[in-house]
Amino acid sequence: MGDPWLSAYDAALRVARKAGAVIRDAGEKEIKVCTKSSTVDLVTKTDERVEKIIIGALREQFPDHCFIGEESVAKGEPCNLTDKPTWIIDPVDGTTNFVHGFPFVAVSIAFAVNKELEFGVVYSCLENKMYRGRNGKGAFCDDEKIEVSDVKDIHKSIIISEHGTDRSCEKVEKIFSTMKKILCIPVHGLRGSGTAATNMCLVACGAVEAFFEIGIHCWDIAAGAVIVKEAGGVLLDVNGGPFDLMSRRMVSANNMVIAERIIKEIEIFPADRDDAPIKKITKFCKK
Ligand SMILES: O=P([O-])([O-])O[C@@H]1[C@@H](O)[C@H](O)[C@@H](O)[C@H](O)[C@@H]1O
Ligand SMILES: [Mg+2]
Repeated sequence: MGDPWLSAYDAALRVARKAGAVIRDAGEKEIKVCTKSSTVDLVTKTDERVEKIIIGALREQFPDHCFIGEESVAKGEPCNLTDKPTWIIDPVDGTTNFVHGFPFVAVSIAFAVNKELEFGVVYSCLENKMYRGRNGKGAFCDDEKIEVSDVKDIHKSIIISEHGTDRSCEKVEKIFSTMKKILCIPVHGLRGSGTAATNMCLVACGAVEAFFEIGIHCWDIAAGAVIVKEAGGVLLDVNGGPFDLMSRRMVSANNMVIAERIIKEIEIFPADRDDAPIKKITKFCKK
């Protein structure tokens, strides 16, 4: 049987590093900012250019594979995960950080077959850290094996989350009420890097104990999910059920004790599934 997806994994590492170099270079120049689902859901030419570079390179090597890319979906392409070999790509995770020069921007590339995630690559390109994980083969940051934290006492934990790009009062209320309840457990701290993929790698390397968010997309978390699992962590739905890649919500943690404690505090609000009928997002660019 050999290692059927090794060439795909190697291709993912290569193109992630190349994409990271394009992002770093673009960050040195003037960045034209547009918006998507809200006035704070930013997108730039670099997001679109980097996605084209990644999908172009992978499609050339794997012409019969399927692709789910954040910016392709925003332009109306379907976001359906089938049994076919499928790449799930966020070309620039942390676009707002990229626009502001806040130093956490990641290229996130995952690969699934028969709806099972085979491997994930998260290249934190401003830190020049390559996080990677393959099914059953462990998780790494560059060449160092990484493992989740062994903390079981929630009072000795750091929890990481984000508030997303939906600024409706009802959702903001629930997000901050959840964060307040967690903070007052109390935990050692709350953090947010601005990119879900990076947040999940911080869980995987033991820097924080758990990441949760409602409102993320499959491309933000698919690669990080493999890395967390391979680092010995757990993945769940925010209601304690099984992790569902397309549900736009998740908890990733170092162990079930921490995960279940966090889940108790999460105030759930609805988010359309990624595989719901296509909703083309209208991009708006100020002149
Ligand atoms: O848009 P993007 O920078 O690729 O992805 C980001 C996610 O990584 C983050 O978790 C979320 O809170 C932001 O709203 C945004 O969606
Ligand atoms: Mg993105």
